[in-house]
Amino acid sequence: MKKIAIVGAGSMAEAFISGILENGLIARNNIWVTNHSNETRLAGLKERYGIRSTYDLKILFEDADIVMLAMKPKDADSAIDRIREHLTEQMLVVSVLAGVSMNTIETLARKSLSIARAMPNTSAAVGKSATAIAVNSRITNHQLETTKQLFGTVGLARFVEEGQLDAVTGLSGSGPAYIYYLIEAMENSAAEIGLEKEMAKELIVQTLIGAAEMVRNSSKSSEQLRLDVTSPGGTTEAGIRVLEKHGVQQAFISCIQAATAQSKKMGNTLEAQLKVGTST
Ligand SMILES: NC(=O)C1=CN([C@@H]2O[C@H](COP(=O)(O)OP(=O)(O)OC[C@H]3O[C@@H](n4cnc5c(N)ncnc54)[C@H](O)[C@@H]3O)[C@@H](O)[C@H]2O)C=CC1
Ligand SMILES: O=C(O)[C@@H]1CCC=N1
Repeated sequence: MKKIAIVGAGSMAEAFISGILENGLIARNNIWVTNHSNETRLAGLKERYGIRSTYDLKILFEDADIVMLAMKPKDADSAIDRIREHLTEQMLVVSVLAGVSMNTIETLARKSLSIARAMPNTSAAVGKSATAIAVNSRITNHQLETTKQLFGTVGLARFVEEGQLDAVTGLSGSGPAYIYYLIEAMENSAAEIGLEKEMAKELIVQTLIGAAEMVRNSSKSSEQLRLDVTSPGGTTEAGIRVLEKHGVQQAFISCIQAATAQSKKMGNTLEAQLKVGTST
C-alpha cells in the first residue's frame, strides 16, 4: 500500500488526486495533502475526495513512499526548505514545477534524492493530460514503474531527457490555454454571426474533438487534412486567407517560443539565486 504526500493544493494537485482515485492507484486514506495556509481549500479537497490533510509535517511524511511537489515555482525555495528534513533518499520525489531542475531541487533539499520531474497539463483533471517526464539516475526500477503508473492515471505519459522539459512546458504544459484562447474566439464569433450560445459551444467542442481524432488516426499530415477541407474558391479558403493575412500561424510559433523561454528563465532565475550556475 503506497502513501503519497502532496505539497501544494492547487489545480494540479487536485487533478492528480482525482486521477489517482479514479484509477484506485492509492487508497483515499493514503493520499495526504498540505498547502501554505489556506485551510478552507484543504477542507474542500477533503470533502470532495475523502482524502487527508495536515499541517503537521511529521504526520504528512511518515511512511510516505511518494512526495509530490505541486507549489508554484516561486514558492519552491521556501517550501522545500521547510520540508527538507523530512525528505529521504528512499522516497520518490515527483515534481511538476515548471522550469525547476532536478539539480535545483536537490540543492534546495541539500541532499541526494530520487526525482521524477514531470510536465503534465490541467487536462489531467479529466484523465487526458499530455505529460512528459524526466528522471534522475537515483530512481530505482520500482520507482520508475510507480512514476509510469502515477502519470498514466491522468493521461498520456512519455519519458524525455530533462533538457527537453522547457520545450514541453511551452508546447503542451501551457498548451490547453492556447486551445481555450482559440475556443474563446470561436465562441465570440458564433455570437456575432447569429448562432445560439449553447448549440455553438457543442458544435465547437465536437469540431475540436473530431479534428484531434483525425490528426491522431489519419496517415495524412495536419497540413494535408487542412487542405482536404479547403475547396478551391470555397469558404475555408476565404477564412484561412484572413488567418494568413494576420500571421496567425507565426503568432502561435512565437507564442510557444515565448512560453519555452519563460520556462528556462524561471529555472535560471531560481538557480542564479541559489548560486548553482545557469542551466542550459
Ligand atoms: N496549472 C497548470 O496548468 C500547470 C501547472 N504546473 C505546475 O504545477 C505547480 C502548481 O501549479 P497550480 O496547481 O496551477 O498552482 P496553484 O497556485 O493553483 O497551487 C499552488 C499551491 O501551492 C501551495 N503552496 C504555496 N507555498 C507553499 C508552501 N510553502 N508549502 C506548501 N504549499 C505551498 C499553495 O497554497 C497552493 O495550494 C506549479 O509549479 C506549476 O508550474 C505544471 C503543469 C501545468
Ligand atoms: O503557466 C505556468 O507557468 C504553468 C506551467 C505550465 C502551465 N501552467
